[in-house]
Amino acid sequence: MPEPVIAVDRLTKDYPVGFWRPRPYRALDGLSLTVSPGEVFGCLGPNGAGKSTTLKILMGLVAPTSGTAHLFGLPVANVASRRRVGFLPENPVLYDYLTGEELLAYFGQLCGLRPADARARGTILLDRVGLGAERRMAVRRYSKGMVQRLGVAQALVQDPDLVILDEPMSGLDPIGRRDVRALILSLRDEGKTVVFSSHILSDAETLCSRVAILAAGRLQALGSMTELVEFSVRAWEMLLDGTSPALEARLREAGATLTVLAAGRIQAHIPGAQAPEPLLQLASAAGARVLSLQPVRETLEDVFLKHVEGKRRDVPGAEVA
Ligand SMILES: Nc1ncnc2c1ncn2[C@@H]1O[C@H](COP(=O)(O)OP(=O)(O)OP(=O)(O)O)[C@@H](O)[C@H]1O
Repeated sequence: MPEPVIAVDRLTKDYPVGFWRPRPYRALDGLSLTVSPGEVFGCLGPNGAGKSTTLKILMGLVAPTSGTAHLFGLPVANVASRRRVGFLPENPVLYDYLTGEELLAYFGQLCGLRPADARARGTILLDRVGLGAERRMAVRRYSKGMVQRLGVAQALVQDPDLVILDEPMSGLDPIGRRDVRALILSLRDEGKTVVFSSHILSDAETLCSRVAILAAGRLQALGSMTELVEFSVRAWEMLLDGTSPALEARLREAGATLTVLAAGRIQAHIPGAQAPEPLLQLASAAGARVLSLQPVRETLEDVFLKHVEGKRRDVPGAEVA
C-alpha cells in the first residue's frame, strides 16, 4: 500500500461560540479517513457539516481540538507538509487591483519560482482555466465565476501533487462547471491527487473515485461509488407522446404510475428491473410515440439524502435575538 497523501485520525474541532460565556460547539467529531495518491476524493455534506473545517485543518488554517492530520506523512502543524499542496479556499479573496496575469506571477514567485518562470506558468494556467483572453484585466472587473476560475489557477501555480478545492463549482455557470470537471480529470490523469468539497452530487458521482459524506460533524458514509450506490435497475421511466385516456387507463392497470406533463404527453414510472416490453408494445399499438425509455437506479443523491436527512443541527449562538 502506498503511503496515504492524507491521513486523518479521530479529528475533532470545537469552536467557541457565544460572546459573554463562550461554549464549545463541536463542528467536527472524530473524523478518520485516508486519501491515497492519484485519487479524486469528494468531501460531501449539507451546509454546516464540517467540510470546510476539515479542509482548513489540513491547510493549517484552523487548529484541531484533538486528533491528528497528516499530509504526505508529515503532521499538518509542520509547514513542510504543505509544500506539495495547492488550495482553493471557499471564498477566494484575491488582490483585485492586480490583473490575473500579475496575480499569478506574484503567487508563483511567492512559491519560489523565478519571475520569468512564474509569468510563463501564469500564462499557461490562465489558458487552462479559460481566462486567457482576460489575463490583462484587473481582477476587480472579474465576475464571480471568473474569480473562481482564477482561484483554481492560483491553487495550481506551484504544480502541486495534492490539490484541495473547497467548493470549486461555486459561482460557476454550466460551462464553468464543465471546464472545472474536465480540469479535475486532467489533474487526475497527470497523477495528482484531488480532494474537493461540493454540494453538487452529480459532479461528485462522475468525478470521484471515493467520497466521504459528512453530516453534523460526523462521518456518515465513506467509500467508492460501487460500494455506496446500488447500481441495479429498480424501475423504468418512459416518456410518451400522443397518448389517449384509454391508453393511460391501460398503463395504470398494468402497474405504471403516470405523470401528465401536457395533454397527450405523459411520463410513466414502471417498477421492476425488467425492461417493460409489453407496455412499449401497448403504447405503440395505441398509436403513441415513445420519446424515451430510461432505467432508474439509485443515485449518489439518494444515498446522500438517506445519510444526511434529519441530521442538521442548530448552531448555538445563531438564534435571532
Ligand atoms: N469560526 C467559527 N466559529 C464558530 N463556529 C464555526 C466557525 N466556523 C465554522 N463554524 C461552525 O461549524 C460548523 C461546520 O462549519 P463548516 O464551515 O466546516 O461546514 P461546511 O460543511 O463547510 O458548510 P458549507 O457547506 O455551508 O460551507 C457549522 O455549524 C459552522 O456554523
